[in-house]
Amino acid sequence: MGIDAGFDMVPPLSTGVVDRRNWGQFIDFIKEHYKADTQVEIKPNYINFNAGEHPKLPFEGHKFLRFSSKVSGRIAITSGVEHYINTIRGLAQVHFGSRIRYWNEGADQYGVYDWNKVRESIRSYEQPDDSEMPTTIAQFLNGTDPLKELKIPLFEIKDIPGKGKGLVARLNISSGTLLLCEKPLLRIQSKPREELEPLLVTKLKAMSRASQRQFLALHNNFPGKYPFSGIVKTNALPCGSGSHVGGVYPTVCFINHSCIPNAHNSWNRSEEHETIHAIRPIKIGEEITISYDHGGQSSARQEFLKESFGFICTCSGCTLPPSSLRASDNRRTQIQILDEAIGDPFRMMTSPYESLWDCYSLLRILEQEFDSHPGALVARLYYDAFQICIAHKDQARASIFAERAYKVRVTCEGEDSPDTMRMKSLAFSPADHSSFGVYSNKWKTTRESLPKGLDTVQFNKWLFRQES
Ligand SMILES: C[S@@+](CC[C@H](N)C(=O)[O-])C[C@H]1O[C@@H](n2cnc3c(N)ncnc32)[C@H](O)[C@@H]1O
Repeated sequence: MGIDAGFDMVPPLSTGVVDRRNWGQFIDFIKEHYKADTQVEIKPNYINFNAGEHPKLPFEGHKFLRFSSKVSGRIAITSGVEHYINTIRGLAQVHFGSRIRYWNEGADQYGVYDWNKVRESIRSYEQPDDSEMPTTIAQFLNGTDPLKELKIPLFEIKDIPGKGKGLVARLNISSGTLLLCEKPLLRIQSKPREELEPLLVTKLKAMSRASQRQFLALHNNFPGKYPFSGIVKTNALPCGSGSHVGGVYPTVCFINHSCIPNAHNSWNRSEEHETIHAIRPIKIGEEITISYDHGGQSSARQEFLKESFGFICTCSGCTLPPSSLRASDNRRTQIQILDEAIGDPFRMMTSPYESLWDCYSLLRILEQEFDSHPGALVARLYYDAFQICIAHKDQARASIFAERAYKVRVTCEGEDSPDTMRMKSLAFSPADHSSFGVYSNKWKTTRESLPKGLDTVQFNKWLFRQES
């Protein structure tokens, strides 16, 4: 008879955009992880593990119910199937959390699904579904299929009370959707306005008529002696975090600011374009917003926006009732304090447990402040946690943190962003980071030393070293 063990996906994934994308990322991760393993075969429609009873992972995630095999008996033991099950289960938990249910008949644990249903699902791996073109608008509105196949514009430019024009969603949009990707009309180094103006005149003369018209159609909060630099000051977005070069765009520059944005703007330095991705689900009719500021309490944000862009912010975060605004300001202060503490290299070296604990606290506060969708701030936080771990040679946790940073970056910036790609490569090879072991060996682990049999809460406790 033998003993079976494995894990189930409960509930099964849907055919919706988000589940498909998550499963696609998971499959890419597995392919990369096992690319040098001769027991792992990539078939046209699934990955086959030539161990035990040859468990499989399909490319269509909604078909997947179970990954399992007999783990007793000579073949199972010599082929190392249990090791595959444990490793893949750990990686699946990172992607799908508590949806992954581990079971082992040796410990009197059993899978959720009936074996007949499981066998039927595995048979269906061979037959890819027909491409599912939705037949009703309702399906699009529910976000069940890739919107880009339809070529329906995701937004329109409309008047927004009190803010001039802005972008408004024409459909329900899921988190991670690329809303816009644009090359700048012009790029220019930040300078005093009197120096900027003649440079802009030269640049404008060199532009096509159509581009000139697009530039001149943009809003100007600083009219007067230097009209062109007024347009730049109102609209330019830095080409990369902290850059002194700003880009001006024909459509991106119609996106208004919010201190609790639903989209993220990112300069892709390889492609030299700006991308805008939804960082939370956006409802039909909702305004699409990005953040122009660097955070901080509401008064500091207002001052920065007035000084840098010439407006008083009326976003939902700044117009909260007084008691909610005070609570938000307190969280923002905490965010700044924790951010500074985490970035302190001496503390990272001498008190890494405390630094990692601060990462965990910051994660919780960011989730509260940004309604569970803190966007790229969390990618930075995971990268900080990565650096703490790798500086003390903990490759197992560093790899998980890099993978989490990678997943957030995919949502905020897309797969082709250089920062996303760097996180992906660090997830596979954390020891390639220049800080590997620079502080100590005291947390030394290998990338494979992941704990077994933990649920999501226990896994996070292990990850942030909060077990004791
Ligand atoms: C880059 S433009 C955005 C598009 C602009 N609304 C338009 O009509 O062209 C920035 C300007 O939009 C307005 N704006 C953007 N976000 C705002 C906000 N949160 N509150 C008030 N006004 C805002 C301000 O006038 C700001 O200077």
